[in-house]
Amino acid sequence: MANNQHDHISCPSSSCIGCATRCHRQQNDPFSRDEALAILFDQAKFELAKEFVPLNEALGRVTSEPTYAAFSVPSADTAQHDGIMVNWEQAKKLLESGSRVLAEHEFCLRAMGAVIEPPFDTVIPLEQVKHWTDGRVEIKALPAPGQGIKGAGSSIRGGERLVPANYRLNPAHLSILRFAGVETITVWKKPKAAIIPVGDDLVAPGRRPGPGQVVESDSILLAGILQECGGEAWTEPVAGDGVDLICQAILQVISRCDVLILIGGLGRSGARYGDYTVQAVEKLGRVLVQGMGFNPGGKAMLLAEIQGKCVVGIPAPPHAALTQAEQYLPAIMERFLGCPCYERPEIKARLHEDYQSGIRSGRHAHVGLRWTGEDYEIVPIRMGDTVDCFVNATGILMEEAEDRLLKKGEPAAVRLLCGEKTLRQRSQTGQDNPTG
Ligand SMILES: Nc1nc2c(c(=O)[nH]1)N[C@H]1C(S)=C(S)[C@@H](COP(=O)(O)OP(=O)(O)OC[C@H]3O[C@@H](n4cnc5c(N)ncnc54)[C@H](O)[C@@H]3O)O[C@H]1N2
Ligand code: MOO
Repeated sequence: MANNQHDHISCPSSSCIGCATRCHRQQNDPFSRDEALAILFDQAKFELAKEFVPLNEALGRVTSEPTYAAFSVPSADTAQHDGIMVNWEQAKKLLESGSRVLAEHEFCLRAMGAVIEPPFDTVIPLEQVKHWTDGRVEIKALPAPGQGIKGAGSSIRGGERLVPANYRLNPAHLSILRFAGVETITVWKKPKAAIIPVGDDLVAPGRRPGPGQVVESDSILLAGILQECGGEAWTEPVAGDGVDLICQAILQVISRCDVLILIGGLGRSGARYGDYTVQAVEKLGRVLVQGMGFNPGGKAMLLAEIQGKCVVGIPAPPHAALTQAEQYLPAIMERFLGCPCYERPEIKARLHEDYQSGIRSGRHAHVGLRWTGEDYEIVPIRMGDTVDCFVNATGILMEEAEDRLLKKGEPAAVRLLCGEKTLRQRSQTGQDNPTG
């Protein structure tokens, strides 16, 4: 659990806990991502209702309770393969008498899945049987008694647990559920995430921005990440710069969502420089932490609570939004849904050249990875709001240490943004190093 009893030095806000903006701890020793999240998880509500969904609509949903088989499969003893059913004792006697030939009434020919018919109790696979033209069969070998039979309930027992609680349903899960008679399943309702972009400088998608304006493009990124994690996300109209305007926008939606995402207006210089989001949040709820982790954007990141709802302030410059959203939004969705939602494996790769980590709190840098034939090499790319960062990057260099020079050839942790197939393909086409 994070230490939220840190020293407040001339902190003017009586409501805040982490108090990033102003207090000593956050100025000099920012909370790590995990400390910040621990405070949020402790202070906001992360509860979801349950709902029933038909299996056909359940892909990607997360189970809220274990599911049990409605019946046994198979429901009776059946043949495990195509072959002939025989009575083992009878067949054994025949072999002992020196014959290998069964008359038509001493066996029956059945396909895999056929119900075993007494007195037959063993199935000899087709491969061990020679058919005579007069209808009789010759058996090459006799298996052990009871062989070739799939016992009732041997695949699934009626009442057996199929999928546990807090599993994200994949196609294999859906198939076994259907196989065992489950057609409706109880899942967590999707966490509802409302997104409010903040800023007078934002123009609507599809329009060409004038000087000092940009197209509002962060919300489609955040909504996408939230949806990939199993949430339901939508974007509210842009809130103008002003405490009351932001408060109004928040109050419009806070009762309808589980998570509120605010984009921008988080600058540390506050209202004097046109940033009002923190003030608006303080007016309606509590700032829990601001300014944590690593850059880009760490200084501005905000975690708060309004009416018990989890509120996240994401820094607005697109590359900062990209980095911080990846760090915080999946973790929050995972907290709601109780299962991993967004898995990005980490590997060790070697640096292609010297690299300077971020000053003060480390940096998570988008990078390319090049396959050398033996291992992956980290290739720097153009950072910031660039095509390299948003399209060509295949990994994120997770450098937490402050102000450190990483030497060429040194191994470093990289979080992969794609799978091995994509990595190899891009290495071949050289797309991993578009600037080089
Ligand atoms: N004096 C200082 N100023 C700033 C500092 C600092 O340390 N000292 N840090 C800078 C950094 S770094 C960041 S990150 C930003 C965080 O600011 P905000 O989150 O408050 O971002 P805004 O001021 O609202 O907007 C910044 C910029 O981002 C673009 N933008 C805004 N909204 C969107 C959107 N929805 N979609 C796409 N792009 C968006 C827009 O170009 C804004 O100009 O603080 C810095 N300042
Ligand atoms: O956080 Mo800013 O976008 O560090 O560079």
